[in-house]
Amino acid sequence: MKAVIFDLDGTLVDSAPDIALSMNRLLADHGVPPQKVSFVEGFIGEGARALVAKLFAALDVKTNDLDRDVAAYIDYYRANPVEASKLYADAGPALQALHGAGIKLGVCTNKLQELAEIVLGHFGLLPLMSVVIGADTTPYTKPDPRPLLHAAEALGVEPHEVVYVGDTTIDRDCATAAKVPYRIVNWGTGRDVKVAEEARLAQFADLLPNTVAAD
Ligand SMILES: O=C(O)COP(=O)(O)O
Ligand SMILES: [Mg+2]
Repeated sequence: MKAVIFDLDGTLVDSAPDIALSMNRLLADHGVPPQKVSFVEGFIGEGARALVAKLFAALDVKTNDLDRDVAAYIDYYRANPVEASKLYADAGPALQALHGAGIKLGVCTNKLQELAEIVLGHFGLLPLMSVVIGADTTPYTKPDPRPLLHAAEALGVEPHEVVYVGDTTIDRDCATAAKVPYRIVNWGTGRDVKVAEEARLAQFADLLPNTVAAD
């Protein structure tokens, strides 16, 4: 394993509280009462447009301008991206250790690149990342394999030399299509994803070379 590429929301950062806050502001604009973080969390992972469209469908919110609603949601989120978000588990020390061990690190997320960089910067992880691929960095978004392949290429490694770490079936399907080995985190929405036991990740430290013989 020469590189680890991470998903962001639900994997490195528990961003659901801030995403729910922004979504609830948008719902308020439509006269809809606020929703619980745990409900909103289930719709995160396919990018802002899918989040708004799927939540509106689930709550039976009618809109005649989805583009405007997506833009409003992004504006709300941009205004408060890290009010209540938290790094998961041992992300800070483990990523520092991976970086120190010469493993290249990157992020491949369906969040807009600019917002991903703001969140990573807030938690001190941005300087560790050699590449950040967001929803708008390439013409494609996960589960299309191309954003992940683009990230590997930017790191100068072959797909099989990477481990992709994510929290949703979208991440699993993206990695499978890209022929990139993957791990699904054992927290947040990751717990609900069906994967083989060896593809589970209990803590980031398990990615460190001396603790992962198989890689
Ligand atoms: O913003 C989203 O919907 C998902 O972002 P992620 O790809 O980092 O999970
Ligand atoms: Mg995610």
